[in-house]
Amino acid sequence: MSTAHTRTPAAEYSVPRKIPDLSIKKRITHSIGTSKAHLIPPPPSTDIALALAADSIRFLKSTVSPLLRSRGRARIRRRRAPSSGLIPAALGFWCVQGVMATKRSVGTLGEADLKGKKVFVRADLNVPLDDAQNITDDTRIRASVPTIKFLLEKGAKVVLASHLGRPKGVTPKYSLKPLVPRLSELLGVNVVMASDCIGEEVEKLAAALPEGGVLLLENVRFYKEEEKNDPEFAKKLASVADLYVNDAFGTAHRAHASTEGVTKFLKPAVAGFLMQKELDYLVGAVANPKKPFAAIVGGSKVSTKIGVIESLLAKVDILILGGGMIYTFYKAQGYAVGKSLVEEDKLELATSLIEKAKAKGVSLLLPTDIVVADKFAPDAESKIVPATAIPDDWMGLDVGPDATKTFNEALDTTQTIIWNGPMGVFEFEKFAAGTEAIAKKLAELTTSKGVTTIIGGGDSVAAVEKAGLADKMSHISTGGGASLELLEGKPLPGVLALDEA
Ligand SMILES: Nc1ncnc2c1ncn2[C@@H]1O[C@H](COP(=O)(O)OP(=O)(O)O)[C@@H](O)[C@H]1O
Ligand SMILES: O=C(OP(=O)(O)O)[C@H](O)COP(=O)(O)O
Repeated sequence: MSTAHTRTPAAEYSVPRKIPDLSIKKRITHSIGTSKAHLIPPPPSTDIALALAADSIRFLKSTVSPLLRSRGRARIRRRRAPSSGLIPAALGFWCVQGVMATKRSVGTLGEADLKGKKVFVRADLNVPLDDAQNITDDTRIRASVPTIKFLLEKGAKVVLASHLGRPKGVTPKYSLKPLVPRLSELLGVNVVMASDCIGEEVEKLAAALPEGGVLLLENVRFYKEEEKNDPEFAKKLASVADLYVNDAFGTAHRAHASTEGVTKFLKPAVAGFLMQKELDYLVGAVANPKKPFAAIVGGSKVSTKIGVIESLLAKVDILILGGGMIYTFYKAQGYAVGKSLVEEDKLELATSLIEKAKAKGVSLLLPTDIVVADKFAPDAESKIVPATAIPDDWMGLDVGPDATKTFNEALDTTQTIIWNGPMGVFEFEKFAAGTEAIAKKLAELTTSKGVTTIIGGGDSVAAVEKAGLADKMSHISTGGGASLELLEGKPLPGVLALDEA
């Protein structure tokens, strides 16, 4: 940790001092990247962050609020920012910084607040599982431990909630049950599992919790009301607890019942240590990135992430696209994409993004060659083809070697890199090369050239862990979409809803 770093180092506040198991503490702080904080430019001091926040709030109070009240939204667009020359993106970012600087932390709660109290903790335990329900990367579970242990040591009873995957209704393969043994091991307590997240059984189990006990609720997304942020559902979730801690940074960009709705029913509602640590690092690192700044975006959540690209174009010098993201761009350019993943309703957006990148002088790099497969399976037939010649009935599952070479050359010129979304279906050995190559390149640039590298997202982190390179990166973030939205300057609803400090 740099001595020039004026704020409380994340590692100091994120790990309660009395944790007896130092090996766990070391793994967690290491895995979520604080050990490499010296590699980033020192983030603005708290004073500056607060000054920026105050500036933003003054601007909002003096300009936006009266306009909203008296003139309507259309007029706001025409109103210019005050003479400080704020541009919307910067204003957004400053507001985000302001919000982050003022939220209350779980660390402000003492034994008097917590002993004997039931605390509803929302974590992001959305970990990858294989077909046999084994956890293939436990980063998110390890990252949730400091907050839970802190609460248990203060005599609280923890009611732990999370989602897993994107189930439509009750779906056994998305049950949180497979997480119980690892959670119990890391926490050093026998975690009790409920078969639902609301209802009578949950009420009984919560009432029977001893001080220092943990009850894990079943996947909150088994109810469609969760994603709809239904107030009645939020009320039911909240009914078994006395106060709320949100430590789910990876889900903080979702305004769902368990991330946002419950804050209306539980007070205090505070940020957990992981949430704080992620915001602290990411806000600091991307507020003032060393240039050239590159973003690498891949993965399969195309509709979530394609929208972020427009904002990224205002911030980055190089934008590398890979994973399932690219086929929508190829199709938009008139190329055949076979059976590859395509978001038909984003074709126009893809075309306009290519135009905007050109207009802004951003290097938007799409792979020149692709590894295609005859089916979506580990033992599929595969071959390398030019991106412009994907055969019918084949699907693109990785970027090719020529693309990797071009990406590496571009990355060699950078000082800051943010990566979210694997380059291919890295879970299948045959289609892992593109992702592994990026992981290796980022590790090399971090260690040999001091480039700041930020890896975000459940699967991206799993890929970097699988390659054994996580501890070489500047920061491993538990949120992919969340870190991209933060970079956009969007306030995260899960953070906004929390109490002021
Ligand atoms: N070409 C592709 N076609 C389909 N899926 C892909 C492709 N490339 C990558 N993926 C998948 O994307 C998933 C990760 O996507 P995403 O959730 O967006 O990333 P993250 O969890 O890092 O945010 C991985 O499971 C990977 O197999
Ligand atoms: O895995 C997650 O996001 P990520 O893939 O962007 O890291 C979070 O758990 C949020 O999941 P969601 O994108 O289904 O809301």
